[in-house]
Amino acid sequence: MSEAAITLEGWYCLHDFRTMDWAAWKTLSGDQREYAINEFLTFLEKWENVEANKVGSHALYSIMGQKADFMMMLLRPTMEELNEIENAFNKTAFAQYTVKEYSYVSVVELSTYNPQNESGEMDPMIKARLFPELPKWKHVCFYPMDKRRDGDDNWYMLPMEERKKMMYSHGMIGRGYAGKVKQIITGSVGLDDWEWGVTLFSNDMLQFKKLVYEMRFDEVSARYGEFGSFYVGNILTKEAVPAYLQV
Ligand code: VOV
Repeated sequence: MSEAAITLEGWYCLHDFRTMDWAAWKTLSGDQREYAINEFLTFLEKWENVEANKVGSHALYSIMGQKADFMMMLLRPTMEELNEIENAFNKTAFAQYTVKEYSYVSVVELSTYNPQNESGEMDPMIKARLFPELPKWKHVCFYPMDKRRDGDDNWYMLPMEERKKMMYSHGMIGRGYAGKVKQIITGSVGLDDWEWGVTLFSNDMLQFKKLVYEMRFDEVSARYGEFGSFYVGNILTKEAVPAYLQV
């Protein structure tokens, strides 16, 4: 049997993708729309307080194309908190005018094939990566992925040493994008339909294309990567929400 890699887990994560039901939204009176918008803004304010107190983080992005209109990404210490937020949001008047398109449940994960800190204790850098404040960068790119388990190409049957080498090469490519792309890897084995959620942030949309393309040639992605649907979008700040919802 090959040896499982040790993983470190941080905050739980919910990616919630919604489409606006614009036709229904347009039937509301101006006052009703204002009420619903304020309800949503109150949620965002609450989330900002949580983030300021460093007990969670969130990101709101407007999504391109027909897969969804916006994505809320939430990080919290427990699954119960995420569930509470989800339920509370679904009960708002605003949520009545959204359609649930897709969601993803996972937990922030660090694999330790090539530990950067040999001492094994939780240094501040590791803590910051397990409990991250999500960047407020201009663009987001989310997709779920698996490592292949198919005949001779079975990641889970490879000896630890081989996986370690491949993950080192992966990390080196990623490091070439330092400052340009920030990645949050969330693990979802046993939690959702794919094994990982990949969430990338950048101020330059093209960097997603360049990074993902470069990684396609790297063995761990070329041979073992299987990918779900890609969702890309632009940051939607709290201040921009009223204009976004203007009809
Ligand atoms: C900014 C880009 C960037 C950087 C710096 C980066 C670095 C790193 C490091 C250092 C490590 C840990 C390796 C180890 O030695 O432990 C990882 C781990 C991981 N990654 Fe990554 N990754 C990036 C980016 C990045 C991308 C774009 C993808 C998607 C792959 C693609 O082809 O589309 C990805 C996936 C993953 C996954 C699924 C894991 C966990 C794999 C497992 O089996 O556990 N990742 N990643």
